[in-house]
Amino acid sequence: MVLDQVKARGLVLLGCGKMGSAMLQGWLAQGLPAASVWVNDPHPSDWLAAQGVHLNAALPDAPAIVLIAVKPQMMAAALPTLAGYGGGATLFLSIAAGTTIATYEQMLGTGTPVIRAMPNTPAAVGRGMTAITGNALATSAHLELAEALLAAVGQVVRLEGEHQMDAVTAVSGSGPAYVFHLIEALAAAGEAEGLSGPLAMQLARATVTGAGELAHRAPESASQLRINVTSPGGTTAAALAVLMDADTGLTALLRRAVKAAADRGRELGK
Ligand SMILES: NC(=O)C1=CN([C@@H]2O[C@H](COP(=O)(O)OP(=O)(O)OC[C@H]3O[C@@H](n4cnc5c(N)ncnc54)[C@H](OP(=O)(O)O)[C@@H]3O)[C@@H](O)[C@H]2O)C=CC1
Ligand SMILES: O=C(O)[C@@H]1CCC=N1
Repeated sequence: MVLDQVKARGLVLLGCGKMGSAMLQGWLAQGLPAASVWVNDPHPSDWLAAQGVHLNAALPDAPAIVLIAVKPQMMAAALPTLAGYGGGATLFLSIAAGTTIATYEQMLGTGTPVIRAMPNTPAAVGRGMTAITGNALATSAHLELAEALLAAVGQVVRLEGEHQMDAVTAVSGSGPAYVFHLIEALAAAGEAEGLSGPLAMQLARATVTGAGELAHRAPESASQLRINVTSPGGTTAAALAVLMDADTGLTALLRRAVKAAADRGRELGK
């Protein structure tokens, strides 16, 4: 099994903040031994320190994977410490938004297999969505290894190429934040209609997570699930007339939000 390579040779995690921790939490829960994981992070969280991984310790000679999970702005400072792994034996798997494969090739050498991945934080509960794409040195065996690792914490899709990565980042990488904000906004609207804050938040959170689970499990399309809630002339139809307005509704708003995120990804890549 491909994951045996990771168990035997090790995984080095560069940066273990919110996203690195979310993925590590998922992998440890799926049975990746803590002894197979080396983490480099200047300020480890209490959670990380309690996991039993090798923390800011001497690194293995040739890990199967180096997972790059620092912020793009920290890349130039952080990556050179692991440049010795460049050249072929180790697969570099980056989850950083924006930073291009060409940048990694420049810093690690063109003989280095590099895969860019865009995961999201639901990986912490095994419900992540990750898209991957590799450079010319990334063989099908490398892609299978990355896919197997990432599939342990959710769904994985392979992209046609790196040109799709900023759009993916803007939809599924950043997307959980939009959904959490939907919970906040729905709760605030409930409060404005007279509910207490805690009750409004309980209703909003359960509604968004329940609807998400239904969308996950039900065979119907999202449109059909929406129609199932909407009685003709009823309350939902009144709300959807606002939300589905062509100029001021959610589609127009999300179009602007997703474009802003994708534009920022392109900027970070420069
Ligand atoms: N958060 C998310 O939902 C997603 C994030 N990503 C990508 O993941 C990456 C990390 O994001 P996120 O987890 O949110 O950010 P965080 O800031 O939470 O995590 C980055 C971690 O890297 C550490 N770090 C800083 N400098 C170094 C260094 N020189 N060597 C090792 N570690 C270092 C930071 O420590 P300190 O805080 O002390 O500086 C921090 O713990 C980004 O590139 C982002 O684009 C991708 C998909 C989703
Ligand atoms: O906000 C960011 O830049 C990162 C990338 C996707 C989610 N978080």
